Amino acid sequence: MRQPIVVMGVSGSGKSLIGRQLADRLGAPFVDGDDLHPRSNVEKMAAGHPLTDEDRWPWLAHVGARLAAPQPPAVIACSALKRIYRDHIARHAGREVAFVLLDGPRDVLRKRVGLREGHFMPPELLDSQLATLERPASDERAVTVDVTPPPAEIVERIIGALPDGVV
Ligand SMILES: Nc1ncnc2c1ncn2[C@@H]1O[C@H](COP(=O)(O)OP(=O)(O)O)[C@@H](O)[C@H]1O
Ligand SMILES: O=C(O)[C@H](O)[C@@H](O)[C@H](O)[C@H](O)COP(=O)(O)O
Repeated sequence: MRQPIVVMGVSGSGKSLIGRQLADRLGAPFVDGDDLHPRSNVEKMAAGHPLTDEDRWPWLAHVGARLAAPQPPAVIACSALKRIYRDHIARHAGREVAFVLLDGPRDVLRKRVGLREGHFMPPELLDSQLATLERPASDERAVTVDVTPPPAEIVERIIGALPDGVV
């Protein structure tokens, strides 16, 4: 069976857009981790406060649990900023999970996070997200893709970079 892919990165990196397009390209379902937050987390972020680890654990467990389902989505978007978060997701998934980090220069991210309309997360939290981000280490099942190119190109680069057995 195909392994689920977690499209990760900070606010504005394109997780929702690229994650959905990647899933469409693979002809398989997509889930946005933003839709799995408890209401308390959404309210906290909307008020301009970054989440703490305590806020994040149940959400990350929920993300992992979706990947443990008999018919998991092919792609899930989740910031998964720290290694312990990624490990938590994989543990709850109970199967091999591949991570794709969408990475790019701060000015590109800042511009894009400002483009989003109606999102609960204020653009001002970008710097806190960048400070929290631990880019995947070489021993993680992860690839990194630059977010500067157009979306269709990013999707093809992801497919080309993923290890065998994922897609
Ligand atoms: N490669 C890209 N080129 C141009 N615009 C992009 C690209 N990736 C994302 N965007 C735009 O940037 C904004 C942030 O993308 P989004 O998918 O919401 O990021 P995230 O889910 O990581 O916060 C959206 O308006 C989206 O359409
Ligand atoms: O795209 C974004 O704006 C963020 O990724 C956001 O949607 C995400 O759900 C929260 O950031 C979760 O909290 P942390 O990223 O702080 O763990």
